[in-house]
Amino acid sequence: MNELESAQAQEVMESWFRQVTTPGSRLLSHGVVPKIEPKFVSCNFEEKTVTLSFDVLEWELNPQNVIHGGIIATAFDTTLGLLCHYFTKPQVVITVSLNTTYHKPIFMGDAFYIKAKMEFQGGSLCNITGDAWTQNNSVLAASATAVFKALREMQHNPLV
Ligand SMILES: CCCCCCCCCCCCCC(=O)SCCNC(=O)CCNC(=O)[C@H](O)C(C)(C)COP(=O)(O)OP(=O)(O)OC[C@H]1O[C@@H](n2cnc3c(N)ncnc32)[C@H](O)[C@@H]1OP(=O)(O)O
Repeated sequence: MNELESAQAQEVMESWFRQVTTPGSRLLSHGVVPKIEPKFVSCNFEEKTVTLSFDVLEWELNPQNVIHGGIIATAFDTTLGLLCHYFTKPQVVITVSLNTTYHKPIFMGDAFYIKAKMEFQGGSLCNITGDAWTQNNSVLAASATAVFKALREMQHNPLV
């Protein structure tokens, strides 16, 4: 890929992520994803990465008043799954496995950033990793590794 093609691919990728994360988009129209309010931050076509941000919302707290681990897992699933979807669309993407490790608590009033990276894209399986950083990028709060499968059939996917 030459420099011009690379710049164009970057522009297309950014435009797609901005569009799917705009309020009212199909991704954000129903179900769990809009409730955690993903926001597009940046992406890099060459590196196959994307970063989304999430505010900690009151309903997401656990009884100790830190964000529930299941919410962080959902944010990882969404960010890593979306990146996978970008490189495999129009196929349906489903999560085969998602392993999350929690390093530090994230508190109400914080925002966290998830950077996902496509580590390997095979014929139907994708290995994607992610890190969650708190607001000022100073604290690594959680990490995840996931395997996604791009299904051949498209009829199950209302999103494409
Ligand atoms: C605007 C655009 C935005 C786009 C956004 C994308 C955002 C993503 C961000 C969010 C990411 C969140 C992502 C999530 O939350 S995905 C939800 C959590 N994951 C699952 O439910 C996976 C369950 N496991 C399996 O289905 C099987 O073990 C797999 C498929 C892994 C391997 O098993 P095998 O190797 O045998 O598969 P095959 O290639 O023959 O495939 C057939 C199988 O596939 C299935 N299966 C089929 N359809 C769906 C479906 N819709 N949703 C879920 N499963 C579906 C169905 O079982 C079927 O089997 P059968 O019933 O025929 O026997």
